[in-house]
Amino acid sequence: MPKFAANLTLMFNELPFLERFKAAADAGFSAVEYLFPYDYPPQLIAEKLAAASVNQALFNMPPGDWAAGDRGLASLPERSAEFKKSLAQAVAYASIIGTPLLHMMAGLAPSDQPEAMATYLDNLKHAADATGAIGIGLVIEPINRRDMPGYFLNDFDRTVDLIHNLGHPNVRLQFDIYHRQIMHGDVITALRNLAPVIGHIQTASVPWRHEPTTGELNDLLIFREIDAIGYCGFVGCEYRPMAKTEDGLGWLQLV
Ligand SMILES: O=C(O)[C@@H](O)C(=O)CO
Ligand SMILES: [Mg+2]
Repeated sequence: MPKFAANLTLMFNELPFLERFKAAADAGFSAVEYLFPYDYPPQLIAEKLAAASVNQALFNMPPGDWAAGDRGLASLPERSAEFKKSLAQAVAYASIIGTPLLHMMAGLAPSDQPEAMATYLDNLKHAADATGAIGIGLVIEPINRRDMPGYFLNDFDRTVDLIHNLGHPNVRLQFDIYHRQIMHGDVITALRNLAPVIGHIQTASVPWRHEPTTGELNDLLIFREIDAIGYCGFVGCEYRPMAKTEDGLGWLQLV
């Protein structure tokens, strides 16, 4: 059975963010992830993790101005200086919170634009060096165009080619089953083929992004496959509960 991490950005929304750590632990999760910790002092988050005795699985680098529509900065040539500051902030938070992985969001830019690609590769290498220097892995995630129109990384094969071409030992793939199914399908074969490059996995039902086992995929078979490929990391539960979070956790008993 895979080890599951509660995604505290989407789950336990009945509670204020800082109370979600204990709620996840009480519900049986041994780890948590979330998009962004930057509204809170990192020491406070480290305290919440310790008090709840849960592991930190992953969080994202700052994405720019999310409310204004930013979805990362890494592919935006005119925002390189801001990207470097965001990397420094992520590294500072990661050093205090303690996380095995950071996710670097790419931003909204045409994926076939040479300038955007050159900027992205430069920033990716820079971020991989900086996170590697403190023992933290860097992951990048293809995201489907329906949820995030215009996102730079919008194709699994291209993302994997990019990781191979970069050849940096600290950059791996964030395989979000929900995005994979919407973009390409063929989830189990992709898990098998991409196992050597996968750094993190996330799950949600398709197409509604609710609890696993409530959508079009055979999630239980997929979880068995995750074990079969020898994946040892956490599987982030990046889903929007259909109702109260605890009331929807029955799927965990089926795994
Ligand atoms: O799948 C997603 O949307 C997330 O994993 C993320 O990091 C960006 O929203
Ligand atoms: Mg995801």
